[in-house]
Amino acid sequence: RRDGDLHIGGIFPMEGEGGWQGGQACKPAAELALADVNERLDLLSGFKLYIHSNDSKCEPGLGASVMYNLLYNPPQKLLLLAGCSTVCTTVAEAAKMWNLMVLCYGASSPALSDRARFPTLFRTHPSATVHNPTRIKLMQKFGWSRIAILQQAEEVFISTVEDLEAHCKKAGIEIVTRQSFLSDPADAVRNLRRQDARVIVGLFYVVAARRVLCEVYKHRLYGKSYVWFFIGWYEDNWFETNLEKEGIDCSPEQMREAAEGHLTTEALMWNQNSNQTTISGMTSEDFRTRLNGALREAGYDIDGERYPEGYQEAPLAYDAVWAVALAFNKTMEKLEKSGLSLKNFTYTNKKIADDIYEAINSTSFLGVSGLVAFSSQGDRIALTQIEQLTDNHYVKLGYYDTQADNLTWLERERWVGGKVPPDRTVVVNEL
Ligand SMILES: CC1(C)CO[C@@H](CC(=O)O)CN1
Repeated sequence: RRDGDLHIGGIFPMEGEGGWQGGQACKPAAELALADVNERLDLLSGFKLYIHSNDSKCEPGLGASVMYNLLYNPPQKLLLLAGCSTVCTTVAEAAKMWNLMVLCYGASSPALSDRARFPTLFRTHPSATVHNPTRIKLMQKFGWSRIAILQQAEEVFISTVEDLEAHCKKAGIEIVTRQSFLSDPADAVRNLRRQDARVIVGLFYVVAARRVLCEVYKHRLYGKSYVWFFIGWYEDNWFETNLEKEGIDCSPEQMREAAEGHLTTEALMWNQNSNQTTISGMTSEDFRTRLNGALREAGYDIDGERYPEGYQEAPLAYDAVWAVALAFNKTMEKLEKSGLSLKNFTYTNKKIADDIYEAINSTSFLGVSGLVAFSSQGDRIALTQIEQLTDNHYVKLGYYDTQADNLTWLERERWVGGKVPPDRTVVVNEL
């Protein structure tokens, strides 16, 4: 009989000022998964899994000190869960010294796809580069081979654009201009007009997105001759809220007019087939019901639409705990053959660490966030969703499976001018 306890560290961004405080919904989701896996008799039989959590505030320094506290205080931890990209970068870079796997449920930075720097990192949150093959697929579908890029000068967008440029080169798509700005996009937007940009990929956080949209309105870079690609994980009415507070000198009507018709891409984080039973026995909608219950108990006014940060990513945290439990289960079965168990793990035991790595690396199960599997660099393999803003609300246009190069298209797109906007000025020769 195997008996005992297995312990992992959980680093959640909860109460910080900046960055992503997604631990607010992701910690409750991870705790739901912990209860579920501990209830399963066919998993980790005889062992109970524990998560020891602390708040990183999405600050790398605090995240590092939380990690050291977890590692230097008993009981010994077998693995670390982490959230934000900045914290995950710091924790994953150090964790290899303790032979610890790091599983990130909230890190989107492309820089993390680097086995040299992060040999033990896996993430159930897809990299921001997951949008790029989808963007290329849409450009090919609509015949756009001349595009422009407008980005905020932030690390995540800089590395995403580098990946996009590589995809464009491979696909023979010309980038006529790449404009970037720190916080005021006025000059960058003006330069787009000067370069006659028509199909523009925009990469910025939501506050910068509102500033961009108002400049787009002023420079009339919208309507039947333009196509904008925005990021899809802003809140649905992002373009008409906080205008006063953020000093946007466009009215909600002007913002809506400029936003009409834009496309968005985002990684799917909730399994779309809502009546498909996942490994936990729940469908993704069952999960939503249980998560909402847990969040109400934690004091969030879910029925008043007062969602905590990280709600969108909660399935990624839930599935991360399942991935850990399944990998530990697989590792224990392997270790038993040589009379060992995970209780033999120590921070200097590379052999058992390699077994855990192998087990995570070969993960493949249907979770509430969809199929959970990792690339050789530990990146989440995910589907993307394409939407278009039509009459002030987002319409699902389709989904893209990059691995299978399969675009599911719903034929719902609508263009302001009634036809697909061209990617350049079309000169009509007089007959
Ligand atoms: C989709 C988003 C909001 C991207 O940033 C992630 C946080 C991070 O990468 O630090 C969380 N999920």
